[in-house]
Amino acid sequence: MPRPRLTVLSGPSGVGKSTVVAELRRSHPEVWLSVSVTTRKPRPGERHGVEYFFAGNDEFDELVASGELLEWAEFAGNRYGTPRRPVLEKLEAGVPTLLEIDLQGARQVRTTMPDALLVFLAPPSWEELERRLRGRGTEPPEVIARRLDAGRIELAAEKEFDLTIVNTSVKDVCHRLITLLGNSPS
Ligand SMILES: Nc1ncnc2c1ncn2[C@@H]1O[C@H](COP(=O)(O)OP(=O)(O)OP(=O)(O)O)[C@@H](O)[C@H]1O
Ligand SMILES: Nc1nc2c(ncn2[C@@H]2O[C@H](COP(=O)(O)O)[C@@H](O)[C@H]2O)c(=O)[nH]1
Repeated sequence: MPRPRLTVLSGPSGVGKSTVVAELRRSHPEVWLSVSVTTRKPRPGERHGVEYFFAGNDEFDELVASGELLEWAEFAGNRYGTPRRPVLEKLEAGVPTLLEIDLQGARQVRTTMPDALLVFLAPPSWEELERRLRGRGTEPPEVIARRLDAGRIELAAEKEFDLTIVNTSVKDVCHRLITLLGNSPS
């Protein structure tokens, strides 16, 4: 069986990456979605081991020092990283594999795994991105401002990605991703 390509989904904070990933989990359980480690505190409803592995700073330091992360980055005051071993095991087993990570992480994957497909999720407009991020209601205004600053940088890097999908409809984005991952849409 040919080894499937690793697919990376990135895009500015609030564009809808987690929403797309949650819909994919529901509709396409055959796709494996990497669970990242983060030092961020859980949002209401987030479960350890499902949305993230929540870790303290010391634990995160150890993961970095022992080389257990495929990539990692600091984003808006917290650290996030992809556990290396499960990704390599899933790819080796022929399972379609998706990472949802920020621009800095995508750049690292581009360097270490040049065969990976890098997908940029873009908002229909800047105004809509702001509306989604503020409307989510999970961060205080100063954190939203940091995330929007990072979002400007992420949008300016769109050309580094292999392709862009505009998130107008979550279902359409999932359909497109499933086609890219090599599965039949449902
Ligand atoms: N296609 C869409 N149309 C309208 N609203 C959307 C769409 N996709 C996502 N949203 C909404 O936008 C908000 C932000 O979505 P989400 O949390 O998935 O973004 P994100 O890219 O994962 O953000 P972050 O990087 O900060 O985690 C949520 O309230 C979500 O319901
Ligand atoms: N480089 C990495 N970025 C990651 C990873 N997991 C998530 N993220 C990105 O962080 C921001 C913020 O996420 P949030 O859940 O706090 O809103 C967002 O862009 C995620 O895509 C990771 O393992 N590595």
